[in-house]
Amino acid sequence: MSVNAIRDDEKSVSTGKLKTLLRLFKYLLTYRKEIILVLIIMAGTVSISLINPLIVEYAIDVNIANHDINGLVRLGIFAIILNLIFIFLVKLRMYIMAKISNNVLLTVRQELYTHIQKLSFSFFDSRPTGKILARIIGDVNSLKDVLSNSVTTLIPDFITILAVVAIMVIKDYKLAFAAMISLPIMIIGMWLIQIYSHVRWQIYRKKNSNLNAFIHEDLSGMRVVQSFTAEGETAAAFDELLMEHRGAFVKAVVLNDAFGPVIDFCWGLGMVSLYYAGVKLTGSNAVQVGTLIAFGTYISMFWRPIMNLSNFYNQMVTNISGAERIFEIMDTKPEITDRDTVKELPDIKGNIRFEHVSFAYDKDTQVLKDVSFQVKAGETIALVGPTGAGKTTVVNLISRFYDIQEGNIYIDNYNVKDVSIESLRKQMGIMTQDNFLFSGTIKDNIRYGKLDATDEEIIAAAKAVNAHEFIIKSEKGYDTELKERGAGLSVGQRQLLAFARTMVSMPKILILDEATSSIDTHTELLVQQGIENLLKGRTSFVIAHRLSTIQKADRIFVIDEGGIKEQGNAKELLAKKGMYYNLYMAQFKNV
Ligand SMILES: Nc1ncnc2c1ncn2[C@@H]1O[C@H](COP(=O)(O)OP(=O)(O)OP(=O)(O)O)[C@@H](O)[C@H]1O
Repeated sequence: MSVNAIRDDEKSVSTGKLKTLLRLFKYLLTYRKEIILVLIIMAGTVSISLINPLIVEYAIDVNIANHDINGLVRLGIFAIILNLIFIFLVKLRMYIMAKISNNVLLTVRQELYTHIQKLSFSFFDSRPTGKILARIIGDVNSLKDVLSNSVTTLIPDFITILAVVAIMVIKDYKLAFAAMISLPIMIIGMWLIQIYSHVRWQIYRKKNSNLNAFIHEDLSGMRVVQSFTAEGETAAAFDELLMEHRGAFVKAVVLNDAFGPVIDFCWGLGMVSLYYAGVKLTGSNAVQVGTLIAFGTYISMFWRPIMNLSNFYNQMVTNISGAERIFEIMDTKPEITDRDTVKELPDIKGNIRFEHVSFAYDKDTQVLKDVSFQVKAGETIALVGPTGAGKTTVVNLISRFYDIQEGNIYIDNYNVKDVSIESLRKQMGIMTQDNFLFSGTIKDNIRYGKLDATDEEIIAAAKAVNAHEFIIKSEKGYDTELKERGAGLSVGQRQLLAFARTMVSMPKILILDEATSSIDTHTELLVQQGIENLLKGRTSFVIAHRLSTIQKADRIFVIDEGGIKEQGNAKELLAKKGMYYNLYMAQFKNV
């Protein structure tokens, strides 16, 4: 998957506007009953608005022409009641539609989020988080108007146009023709505008995404920004992105604004040609004045829905790129998936075997080359080696966060590709240096390791890793609320909580990736004992740059240049005076 940087525009997706629109409208099908109700309501409102000109026509040509005042008053009362019903129906329709479109947005957002959670690490490696956020929030929001107007505008206005055309043609086909003469100009004009408009709105959404990504990264790294006093530089970069964003918006909006004048022009032209034809025909007594006035109303009734439809069309062109971006993610297949024939991995002992494993994140750079090793259940393996050697990669492959290109990985003789990902990862406990804590209570965060853990299990886990002491000293003990990412706790305390979270999950295979590197010496003593409790009875992989932390490991693998260069326990490797010895001496010569 190619990598997209913050300032690089994402690639445009071209699935076809109609296809995207139909896919979006499919979500509305769940609300068939409500939509039918809305359409019935709208049929009522459309009928009332169609009757109004007839009332006026009747009043002029019959009541007023015959001086029938009583008839005129009765007609007036009838018109008032009819229009009160009209107002009520319009409000009811708006309420139902708002409910439907909000529910659809909720469903789209849920589906998108659930799908994103299933995507592989490679997906997240390939794009900034802010750009993913832009799709879940901004792009989904942009669909709101398209959805609600699709029912309230598309269908009823279309029906209104057909009905008005039918009435006009029946009443007087010559006047009808004159009223609609400018229609082809409008259709061609709008079609031309939308071609460019769609591209411009696509660019705008991408610029919006870039801006989001920048803000997200900048806020996440605010401590670094401030400590390097780089506020000026980031503000300048932000301004630049902001200008690009604004420029893209202005360019897109300018084209959108062209829609209105095209319609106005065509409407005006229709009006002129109607009256011109009308005057000619009334002169020849071929048409009555009332009919001509009614036609004047019908022409508005004909062009107003066209105006609405063109606004909807405009809105659709504006926002369809949001839908395209959402569906693009929904159509992204997770690279790591369960095969059709997968089995559940039963409770494992924890034996691990790598057989001629080769792996590359991307085609050009091979990270592991033909790596083979075996680890017995309960063994503690330390992985050491220069930075970038591939230690984290080895442990990522055990949890199948990436798929290997060659070779096989077995856990208790089960190939990791033959078992379900969930059953595999459930038996793993992974701790990294960045132990992400969520907002919520301390208890919630520990329970994340095992969602059905009882309070007793949580406390036992915290005690086992020496986290209990500091927790009960916190303001509300286990119920203390944590801030985002555990801000407000010391680094050591965060690590202890993460240990407790892993402990409660009782994993058979434990991975500690630089998990203790940021702990101070005092906390390290506390944690060391916790770790030993954690390691007991489990197969463990410990990655540590500080060699003092891995002296008790059963075996140490020295990883370099894509393979295991040395292995053995600390004593054996020191005696060998090879790579490990050199690493060790480099670390301890100044101690
Ligand atoms: N997500 C990724 N996409 C592409 N390349 C990656 C990715 N993660 C790591 N690499 C590359 O793979 C190589 C091995 O990385 P890895 O993280 O396994 O090293 P490491 O030995 O754990 O390093 P360190 O000790 O610094 O944590 C490095 O060259 C790194 O640049």
